Amino acid sequence: MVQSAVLGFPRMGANRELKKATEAYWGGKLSQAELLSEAKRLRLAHWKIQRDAGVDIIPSNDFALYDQAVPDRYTKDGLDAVDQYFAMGRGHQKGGVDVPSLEMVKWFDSNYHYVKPTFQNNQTFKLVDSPKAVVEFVEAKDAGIHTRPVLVGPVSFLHLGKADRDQSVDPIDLLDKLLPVYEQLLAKLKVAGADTVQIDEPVLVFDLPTNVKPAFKPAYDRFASLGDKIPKIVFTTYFGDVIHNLHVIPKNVYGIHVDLVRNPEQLPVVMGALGPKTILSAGVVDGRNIWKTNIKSAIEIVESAIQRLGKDRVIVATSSSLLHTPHTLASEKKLDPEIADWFSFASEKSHEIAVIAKAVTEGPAAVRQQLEANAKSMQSRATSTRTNDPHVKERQSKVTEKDHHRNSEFTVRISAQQNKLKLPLLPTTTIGSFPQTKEIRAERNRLTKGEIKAEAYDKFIEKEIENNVKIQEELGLDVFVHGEPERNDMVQYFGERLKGYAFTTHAWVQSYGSRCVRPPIIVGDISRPAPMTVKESKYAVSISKKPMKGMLTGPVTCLRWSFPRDDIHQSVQAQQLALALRDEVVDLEKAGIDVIQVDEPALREGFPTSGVEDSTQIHSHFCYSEFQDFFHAIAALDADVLSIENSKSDAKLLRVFVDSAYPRHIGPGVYDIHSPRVPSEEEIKNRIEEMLRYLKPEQLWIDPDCGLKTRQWKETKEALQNMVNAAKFFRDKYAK
Ligand SMILES: Nc1nc2c(c(=O)[nH]1)N[C@@H](CNc1ccc(C(=O)N[C@@H](CCC(=O)N[C@@H](CCC(=O)N[C@@H](CCC(=O)O)C(=O)O)C(=O)O)C(=O)O)cc1)CN2
Ligand code: MET
Ligand SMILES: [Zn+2]
Repeated sequence: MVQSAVLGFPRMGANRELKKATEAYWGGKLSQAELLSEAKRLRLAHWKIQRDAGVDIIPSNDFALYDQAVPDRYTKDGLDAVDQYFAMGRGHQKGGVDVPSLEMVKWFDSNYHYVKPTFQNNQTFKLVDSPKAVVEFVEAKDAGIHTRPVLVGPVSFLHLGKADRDQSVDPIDLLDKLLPVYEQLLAKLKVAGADTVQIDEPVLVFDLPTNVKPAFKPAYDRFASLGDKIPKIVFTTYFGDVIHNLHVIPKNVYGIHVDLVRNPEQLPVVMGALGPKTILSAGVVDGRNIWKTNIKSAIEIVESAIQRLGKDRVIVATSSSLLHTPHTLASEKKLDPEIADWFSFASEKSHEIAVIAKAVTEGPAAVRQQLEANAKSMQSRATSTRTNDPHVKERQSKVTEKDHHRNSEFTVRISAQQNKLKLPLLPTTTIGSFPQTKEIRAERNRLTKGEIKAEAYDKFIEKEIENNVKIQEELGLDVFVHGEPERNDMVQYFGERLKGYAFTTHAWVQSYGSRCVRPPIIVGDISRPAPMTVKESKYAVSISKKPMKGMLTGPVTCLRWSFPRDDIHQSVQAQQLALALRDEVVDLEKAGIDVIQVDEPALREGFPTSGVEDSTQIHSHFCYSEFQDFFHAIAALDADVLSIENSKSDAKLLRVFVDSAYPRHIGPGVYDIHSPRVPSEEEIKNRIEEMLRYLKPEQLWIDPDCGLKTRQWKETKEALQNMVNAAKFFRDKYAK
């Protein structure tokens, strides 16, 4: 019999119950016991959804209140276990305890962000008394559901972490110290009744450094030597192919999982590299997108594996965890039914793998109805007139090389900009958003529900902008922003204003901690029916004495943080978005906006920004990524000012700018915005001083790591005041 497996399920709940409970706990409105019991209720509900969908292998330990991993540093301050855990993600500044949060970075190329483990030179590891993996396995077992626990593999855990600041350890060298903890944990899981575990080693899809590749063999040899004292291991990879690392895949594990949505071609090669008894877990249902699976094609892929390996050596699985998909399509009452019929969210995908497994086990007749309905949906999407817009195609065909460049070089541009803007040395600015208060969200909710008119909402937004301008004047910032109060989200806001997009009401996906996004869905060719941001920016300019930055989300970020189409290449979609945003840039310039920031936090490859005057200053913002890895792409963007997240990483990373003699301006974030913690003036001065070791004062801008929408006003004002004072301190110093 061919079994079906889900690799991980969304944690938030159909109505973001986990988000609401966590935030209520932080706000002192829910007790810890209530939070934990809500979490438990959600886990159970999610296991049942999968069981009822007919899934054979259901994951446990895929749940987390914030994210996985607890380094030693946070165990010292007398916080209890749960607060300690949250302190790691968001810092803690209360009752005399002051701990900064850890760095947060992108989980592969997804919009999920994980807390990066940090290691000390003399790092030791210890298994906690009641490991979460065991507790949650038993919890499911007690509810009559036998699960397969999920663990981050030892090699990935180390390779995805980093040495703590001022520490020099190469994390992978800690493997020997770490493995005994895994062995103990695996043994405990076995005793608790787990027969199989899913060990995630997604770093196998990377081009690994030469000292990391050889780490897999000793690790998995050690596990193999434990025989049946530990559960059987399914070695799990996803988000790419493993062909370039085939030789390091262990031969002595029970099963190997590969992502056949990203790269179906790797199937024959991977099968050729399996040990003689190894099971293949075939990831054929997309864990990263919302399109209904083409069941017929999926069956063909699985059948080709069965032909070579036999039914007992193949598992039908989701390509990755379903964490990156929304909970259920059933909540979407406002989607056009024609379009809704093309989608499948986590709950529906669970059903899909069960159907595929049944089809290959019992033959297609056993699921004839589902197959027919699926074929009909596929046909409907393929032939729909909604997806194709000849005007967009026509415009794309006319793009030339010239459209990719600014008119003049940076030296010419910056003097034209300086003439106009007259900024001081070390100019201060922010990244765009100011606190999205409860009042703003409630007012927008009223508009959505039709309880207030658009004019009333617009007036409300104008008031918010006025307030933001006033606060920036009081703080003494140099380049202002309007604060983005009108935006529900930096991607969804644009999705809602562009033709070719569909958007949802409940399709939330966790981005980090308690924060969620509703990625809009690209269903057809994209174009801009009307200006999207000009009204608010123009108003902000009209009431402010200082330069005002217009604020746009760049094409690559719009693409990557949406659910993209899978029927045309992503580069075509990115170009459509770029053309739409280019029109917006030109309209902002015409409306008198002298500084325009394009946010590209999801950028990993370059994309053009052009078509503006020399004297218009273009800022580009990046965050959550290891910018040095794609520095050449950032440099190629030719932005006048680059703002990058930097406060949590080593200032040494700024060396790439020195080494490449980077000529333009840079604002490396001077403080972390993910934490309610207020950085002191002293702390910010130290950070600026460190940055000045790598960057020239004429080149340096002073700004926070990212936008301030998730913060409260009180801490925002205090932190920004400290930042402005720190900048002024250095400005005075250089003036002498
Ligand atoms: N798309 C995207 N990706 C990103 C980022 C980002 O900003 N956007 N930032 C980085 C970090 N990730 C983040 C992701 C989300 C949020 C965030 O603040 N999300 C908000 C939701 C934003 C939103 O869509 N808000 C809507 C809906 C708000 C809402 O919950 N409304 C209530 C009702 C409101 C009320 O009456 O109080 C409801 O629908 O139930 C709005 O403002 O209109 C949240 O989780 O709380 C922040 C950072 C990386 N990736
Ligand atoms: C994730 S990048 C965010 C940039 C956006 N302008 C903001 O300030 O929120
Ligand atoms: Zn950012």
